[in-house]
Amino acid sequence: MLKGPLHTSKASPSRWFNRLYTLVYTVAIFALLYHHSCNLIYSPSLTTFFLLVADLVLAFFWATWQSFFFNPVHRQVFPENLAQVAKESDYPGLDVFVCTADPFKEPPVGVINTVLSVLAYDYPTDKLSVYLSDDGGSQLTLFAFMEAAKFAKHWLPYCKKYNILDRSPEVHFRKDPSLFLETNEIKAMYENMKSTIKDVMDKGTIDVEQFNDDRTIKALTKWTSRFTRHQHPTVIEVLLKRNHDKDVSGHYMPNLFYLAREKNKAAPQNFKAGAINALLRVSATLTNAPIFLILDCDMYSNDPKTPLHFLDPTIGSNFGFVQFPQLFDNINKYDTYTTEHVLENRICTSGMDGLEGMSFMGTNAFFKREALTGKPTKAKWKWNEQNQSEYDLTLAHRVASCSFEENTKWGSEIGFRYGTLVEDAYTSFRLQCLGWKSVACRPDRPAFLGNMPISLNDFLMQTKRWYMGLLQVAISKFSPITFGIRNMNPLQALCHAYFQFRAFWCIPIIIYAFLPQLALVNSTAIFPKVSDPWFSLYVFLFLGAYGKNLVDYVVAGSTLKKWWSYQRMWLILGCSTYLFSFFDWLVTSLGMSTLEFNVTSKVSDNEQEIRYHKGIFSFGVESPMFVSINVAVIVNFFAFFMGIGHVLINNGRVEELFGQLFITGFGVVIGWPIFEGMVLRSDKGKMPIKTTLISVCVALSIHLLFSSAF
Ligand SMILES: O=c1ccn([C@@H]2O[C@H](COP(=O)(O)OP(=O)(O)O[C@H]3O[C@H](CO)[C@@H](O)[C@H](O)[C@H]3O)[C@@H](O)[C@H]2O)c(=O)[nH]1
Ligand SMILES: [Mn+2]
Repeated sequence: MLKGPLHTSKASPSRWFNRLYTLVYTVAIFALLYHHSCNLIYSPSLTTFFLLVADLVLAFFWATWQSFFFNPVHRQVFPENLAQVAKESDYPGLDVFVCTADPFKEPPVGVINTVLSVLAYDYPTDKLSVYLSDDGGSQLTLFAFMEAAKFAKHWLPYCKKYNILDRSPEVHFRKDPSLFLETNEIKAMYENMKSTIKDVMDKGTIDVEQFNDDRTIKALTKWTSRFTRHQHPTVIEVLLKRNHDKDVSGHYMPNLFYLAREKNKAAPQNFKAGAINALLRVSATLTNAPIFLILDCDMYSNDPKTPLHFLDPTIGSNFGFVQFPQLFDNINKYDTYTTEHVLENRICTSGMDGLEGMSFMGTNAFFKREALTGKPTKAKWKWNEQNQSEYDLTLAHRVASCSFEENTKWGSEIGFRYGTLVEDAYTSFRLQCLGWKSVACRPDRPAFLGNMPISLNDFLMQTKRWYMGLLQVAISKFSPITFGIRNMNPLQALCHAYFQFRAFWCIPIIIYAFLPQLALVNSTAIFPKVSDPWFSLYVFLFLGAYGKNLVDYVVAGSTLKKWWSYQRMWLILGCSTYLFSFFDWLVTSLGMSTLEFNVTSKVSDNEQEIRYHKGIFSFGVESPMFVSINVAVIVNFFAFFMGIGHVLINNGRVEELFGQLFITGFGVVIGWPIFEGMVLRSDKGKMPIKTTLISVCVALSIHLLFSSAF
């Protein structure tokens, strides 16, 4: 008999306030659209047309955003009550999939920390297997993991003996310099492993002759002269075998497998989705656990008891996965680039959880294997798990080959779905359309922590990939507003639409970043006068939107400083990422470019870190995305001073031009760090001179071009 529940979920009382707000604001939006339509009919011009288009797109995003507020839920989990319903021996098998793709962008020591943190889970070792997928097909990564497997034999018993919470060694040694009797000894081993790996990384190759054990030599000599990153046979290595390999205290270790799936230039690789599907099949031949966890190599487990959060045997049979939030331990107090994703992690999560379920965020989620391989059926904890002592790797090699997926449903109806750069959001969307449900779980102690880029360019490149990938889904036969609305809760489909169409945000942002400014330079008024009643509608809409957003930010537990960064980055992304992801989508759809997954770099230099922690932007490299941001900033600065000039010379016009002066002034304040980067800074992270000069030329041309337009 259950004494306490395993989990509870409560609808948030704030939903009533939100529904009322939505109602009032909707009326105001319709009034504005009516105002624009009248203007377009009675005084048609390109300006009135663009203002209508901008506000229509904003209204679309506002409407889809409201679906997150319809029924947010607060969920709590009580794993301490699990012992009342299940013994450890009843726990299901758990396969953990960690992906890496490039040893130079994703240094193996970081990946080792990810893997060790889950290998050391407080979970029966005979039920736990960790699989590393190496899409970089790198001998260096395999070598690093051979070293890691040796270190794990010391690390696991140490963690368990002292019940250590931080099971990523890097984090543990950073926080607790010398806590226990063995700490210094284990730390020395860790440092030693790091320096062995660093030596090999610096050299870039491995001299196989230096080894004398057959197993290592056999594994490493698979890298022949014909073996390249894009063309190589499958490599599978059993680095640790459960019920066979023991740690230094004599306890059995979990499984640790290395997999580099076959690569062939002629066969599509499908990026991470392809890697996970290969892992799904390989693991099915070896361990076939009913539950698997996906973890990116830039995350680590922050709580060894996390798997227990998934184990509610009473949960519905159509329950597909549980998503833990993506939280990061390297965010500064300003959240300069808004990499913390406060709203996505709080508002969107509880909002979608209260509808039909969370989106998958690419990492930190436990899935039921069945969700990827079949339709919702009766829940079963017991699965046809494989628990053999000898692994037959022949079948595993066969299912990891390039040709295996030919003429199968992998990528279309089975496994992670192909055809987009955001396999995560897309696959969970398709699963939800099939009837699978999911929940968001947010324990007080974060289950996982990770790293986000700390240079603007890295973040822009990353988000460009996301929004391009999302657009691929938005404009496809599986679009949430056509297919989604028919196959899932329509509000849930709107939540997906909010994300998937996000590239279109560039339309209103670019219109508002240029149109009022260029009109102001030419002294043309485009908004109602201050004394006009329509002006108060603008004031209400502006304050209502920004004010509500601020409330949401604060309710999500964030700060005013971070909210301000969010406002800045929203506009910066509008002039860069959103626009460029749209172009990327266009050229790829027209067949002029092939799809590419640009792996985010997980390496940063010291100076960059110092700048980031002071809240200073890092530009540093040349990028066309910087040009478009700079141009918007230059246009706003120039227009603001021209506007002030017009008002001073011609006093009476301040009423007419106030709206434009305000928006342009807002642009100046928001754009200040960019202006600083272009003009006032001399450090290595400043805007490259060439980028600034190109931007000035483009801004000048725009001014010349539009000087006669008004
Ligand atoms: O061909 C590839 C490309 C990437 N990866 C792995 O995928 C993960 C995510 O790549 P990363 O460069 O870190 O991308 P992010 O933008 O940080 O990732 C977010 O966005 C991706 C979709 O664009 C999702 O796959 C991720 O889970 C999500 O965290 C990493 O572990 C990579 O090693 C592969 O295994 N194979
Ligand atoms: Mn990442």
